[in-house]
Amino acid sequence: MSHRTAHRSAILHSIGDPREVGIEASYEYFDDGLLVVENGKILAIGHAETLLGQFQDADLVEYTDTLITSGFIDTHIHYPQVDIIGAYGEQLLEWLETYTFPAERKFESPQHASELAGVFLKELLRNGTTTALVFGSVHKESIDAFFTEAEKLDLRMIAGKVMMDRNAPEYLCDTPESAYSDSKELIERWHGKGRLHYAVTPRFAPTSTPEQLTLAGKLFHEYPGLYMHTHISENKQEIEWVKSLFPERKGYLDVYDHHGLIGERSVFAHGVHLCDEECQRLGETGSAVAFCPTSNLFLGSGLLNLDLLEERGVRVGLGTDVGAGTSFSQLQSLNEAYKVMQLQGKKLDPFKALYLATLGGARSLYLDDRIGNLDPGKDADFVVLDYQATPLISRRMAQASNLTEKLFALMILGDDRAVKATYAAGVCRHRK
Ligand SMILES: O=c1[nH]c(=O)c2nc[nH]c2[nH]1
Ligand SMILES: [Zn+2]
Repeated sequence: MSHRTAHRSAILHSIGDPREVGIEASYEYFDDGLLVVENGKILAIGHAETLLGQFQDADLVEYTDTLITSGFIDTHIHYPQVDIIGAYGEQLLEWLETYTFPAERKFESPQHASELAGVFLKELLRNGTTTALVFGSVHKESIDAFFTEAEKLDLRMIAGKVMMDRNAPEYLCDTPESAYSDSKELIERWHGKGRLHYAVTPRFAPTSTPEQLTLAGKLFHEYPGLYMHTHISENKQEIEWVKSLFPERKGYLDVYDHHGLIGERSVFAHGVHLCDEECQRLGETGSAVAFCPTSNLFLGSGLLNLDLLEERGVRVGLGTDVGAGTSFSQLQSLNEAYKVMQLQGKKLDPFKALYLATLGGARSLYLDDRIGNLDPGKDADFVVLDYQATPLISRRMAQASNLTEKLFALMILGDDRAVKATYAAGVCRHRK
């Protein structure tokens, strides 16, 4: 007989976008809930009172003063940048030259890549993140190391080797042909293996020649289910640079559009300075934007116009963008996202925030049939959050009179300390 586990706790998950269905219909909550897991998938979710009798054969795990929700989804992060998190003083282009490229150079060593892949995945899990869309370095070995570690943990992960053939130090440059053939080799080896997916990953328009972008676009359409992952319109100097490098194109997005790099499963990090027409184009093509608040504030890039993107039908997920981002914790991303909205005279409702960190991310990645909430049949990727994580959180919870207040306080005060346990495919991969 197959093995069943039942997790008893308060349970909350996102079931719709508050923008489309309203706040109340956007979530499901069980004050004393039960989550039943079998063979790495969710078998049932509901009130403990109703389900306990039905699943008497299951091993029961009981939590108190906790909230179970689905694993967080990080739609934009760089694994080679773990060691430069919190690097002082620069905005995007100088930050890349001063800190980022030297850090990525170290990934020419497979041992270093392997060590950092392990550290990185452990840090994601410590923070309750179970799926991420991940930049490697230019070295194909960086992605072999990453997927090797992710496979051991049976995680749903998406990653790709960086393509860059100009405007970067020579030691980090590939060529259009080698980028194409190395990426293809990685796709053949890893894409669709277990829960792993490949993303064609041109770094950003300035570091690829038109020849490289053409081959990236060709590759993107050669295999079903591939992703395209890049950066766009993060910084004003960067945007001017793109205009000067591609004077024949209408704007930044048009560079990618022209080379066949937009559409379903294309994810663009940042998008802080996109114009209305570009948002429209992203929306009509089914592309997604990764909202990276900690990074956008840390590098002084700007404030994302979330409403404009969503009004134009763009899918939006939440990204930490470590190492420009300052935390692996999606709770901390939401803390900063709330402030980004405040600075624009807008509010980020806690249930909308939960949506962005979970189901919204899954929709951005076209994986909402498998992850993003706790519906039966989906992967059993979930997190147990601790209402007593710190003395201050504990005090704040005692004052909170309803779920909305508790959820909001967790987002503002919580981080890795608030993650009591993280489960991937039903297996506990982190416990505090
Ligand atoms: O935040 C960022 N991090 C990067 O590594 C990068 N490369 C291009 N543009 C970028 N933005
Ligand atoms: Zn980035």
